[in-house]
Order: sequence, then C-alpha cells, then structure tokens
Amino acid sequence: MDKAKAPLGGATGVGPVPVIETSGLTKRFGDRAALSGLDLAVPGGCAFGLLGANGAGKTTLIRTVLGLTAATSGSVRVLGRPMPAARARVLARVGAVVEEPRFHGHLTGRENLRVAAAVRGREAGQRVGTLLERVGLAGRADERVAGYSLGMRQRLGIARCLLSDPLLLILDEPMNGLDPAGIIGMREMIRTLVGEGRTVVISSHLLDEVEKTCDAVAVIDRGRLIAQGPVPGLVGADEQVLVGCTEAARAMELLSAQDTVAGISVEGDGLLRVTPRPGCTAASLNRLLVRADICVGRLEPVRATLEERFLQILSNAGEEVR
Ligand SMILES: Nc1ncnc2c1ncn2[C@@H]1O[C@H](COP(=O)(O)OP(=O)(O)OP(=O)(O)O)[C@@H](O)[C@H]1O
Repeated sequence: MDKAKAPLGGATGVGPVPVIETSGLTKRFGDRAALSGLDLAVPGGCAFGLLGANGAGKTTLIRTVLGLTAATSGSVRVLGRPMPAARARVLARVGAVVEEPRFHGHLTGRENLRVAAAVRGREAGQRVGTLLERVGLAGRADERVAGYSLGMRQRLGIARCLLSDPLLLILDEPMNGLDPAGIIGMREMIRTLVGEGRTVVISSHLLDEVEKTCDAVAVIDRGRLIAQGPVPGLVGADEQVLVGCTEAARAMELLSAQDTVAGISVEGDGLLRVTPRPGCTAASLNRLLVRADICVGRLEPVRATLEERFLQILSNAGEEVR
C-alpha cells in the first residue's frame, strides 16, 4: 500500500477506529424496511464477511455505506468520516465491486484499466501493468473483455479497485460464478490484500468460503443485524464428539444415562453425535464405552461450522420475531 498517502480521519485501515461504523442505520423502500436500526462496526485490517439469505439487505447495506443510496435514518462513518457528507474524499480510498463488475466489452482488459486510471491520475496509470499481473490476467490483458469469463471479469474488477490503492475494498459476492480453482484464487487474493493492511468486506452466500476467508462476520436477517464478531467466537470451540462403535443402540442407552452427557443423536451413517457437558472429553466417553465392552472404531471431536451456527442464529432470530 502507498504509505505516503495521508490516512483519513485517523482511520488508517488498521487500529481501534472501525473502518465502517453504522448507528441505527435504517433504509426503507416505501413500506418495506430493507435495513432496520443497524449498529455495525467493521474493524480495520481484516477480512469481514456480510452473511445473509437472499433479500436480507446485504447489497442495500453496501450501497448505503458507499453513499450510493441515501439512508432513511441513522448514520454511517467510513474511514472515520461521515457519509455521505465526506463521500468524495472517502471514496478516493475505497474500492468497491457492487454486483457484477461492468466493463467496455469491445476494449481489452488493459484498455479498460487505462480508461479507469485516466480519471485517477498518473500514479494509477503506472499501476496498470503490475495490477494485471497481480490478479493473474497479464497473459490475457490484450484480449477484448467481451470474451472474458465471469471469473476473469471479477479479477479485472478487483484490479480496477486497486488502481486507487484503497484502504478498504468492498466486494459484493466476489465468489459468485467462480469454479473451485477460481474461488481458491479469490480467497488467496483477499488474504494477500488483508496482509498488506487493507480491510476487505465481502458479502457472500458461501458460508464455507466465508469461514475460510474471513476473520469476522456480521449476520443480517430481514434487514436486522442479528450477530457480529470474530469467526472463531461465532463457531465456538470443539462442542461435540462423533462416535463410531459396535452396538450403537446399547452405546446410546449407556451414554444417554450419563450426567456428563447433555445430548446424543444418531447421524445418517450410524455415527453417534454426542454433546458432552463441560469436563467430559472424547477420552472419557471412550473409557465408558470400552468398559462396557463396546468397541470404538471412531472418536472425533467436532465443532459447529459457520453454516451450522448461521442456521442456528437465524432460527433463534425467527423464534424471537414470532
Ligand atoms: N430499489 C429498491 N426498491 C425497492 N425495494 C428494494 C430495492 N432494493 C432492494 N429492495 C428490497 O430490499 C430488501 C433487501 O434487498 P437486498 O438486495 O439489499 O438484499 P441482499 O441481501 O443483497 O439479497 P441478495 O443476496 O439476493 O442479493 C429486499 O426485500 C429487496 O426487495
């Protein structure tokens, strides 16, 4: 990152000042509230995931944060400055790809970047070649964008964002339409950008990818923020133990009778999923079963995935609404 450039309002992208902060953010379209009283804080220098089902309000949140649409009420600060009042100054240090990136199809990738760089000054123009290499498009840079795959357009979109050496990147569904290799490439690129001290906010439906890519997430449901925090805090420590053994029915009866076991269920493949109480470990479950002459073939501590936590958080939120 270009360290010579002055940070905005004390928010350098890393540190205690959140790079995005919303307070009571509400956006209504007629009678429908797309966002309801959102208090969001995105810390600097991390990959941050916005999670939510279709229509939850992710794109509206991104558009409101960027000042592309006006909030009905509440406030937004980006890089320490109020939006949309400081929009021009803030957006000079923010790169965003909202929905599918659009380009001039009849121009090449390199020409598209040159056109975009022309309005950003000489420094931006000098970055074009390096950025094409950086996003893995150097070999195809002189082909017309009309012939690019979606993955190539996504990467060109990120190169365009990087022309202005942004502190903050906001990418709406950056993994959409990518094949497995493209998803891994995108994840690595996001992690590299974070390693340079930038903050990258992504919205995504791909919970597994968000878990692998992001340090922290916010979960949005019907316009409300229902959870936010670091990924390890949300998914939790090892919570359950999968047990594969002979005589599953007898094992289930034995384990269910223990005070140290909070719950037990049978998985589709015959494995027992045991939820132990604090102090009860995989080893103590093993000892119990072996002492009862039950042979244990598999014993695997597991933690809830982000997907399981997401569904649980949504289901709890649904119950609160009812
Ligand atoms: N311009 C608009 N006019 C009216 N309603 C809108 C407008 N934009 C969004 N909405 C509504 O606001 C709600 C949130 O939409 P939004 O596109 O922000 O959700 P999303 O989480 O990004 O969904 P998806 O994952 O499907 O893109 C939806 O009910 C949507 O229909």
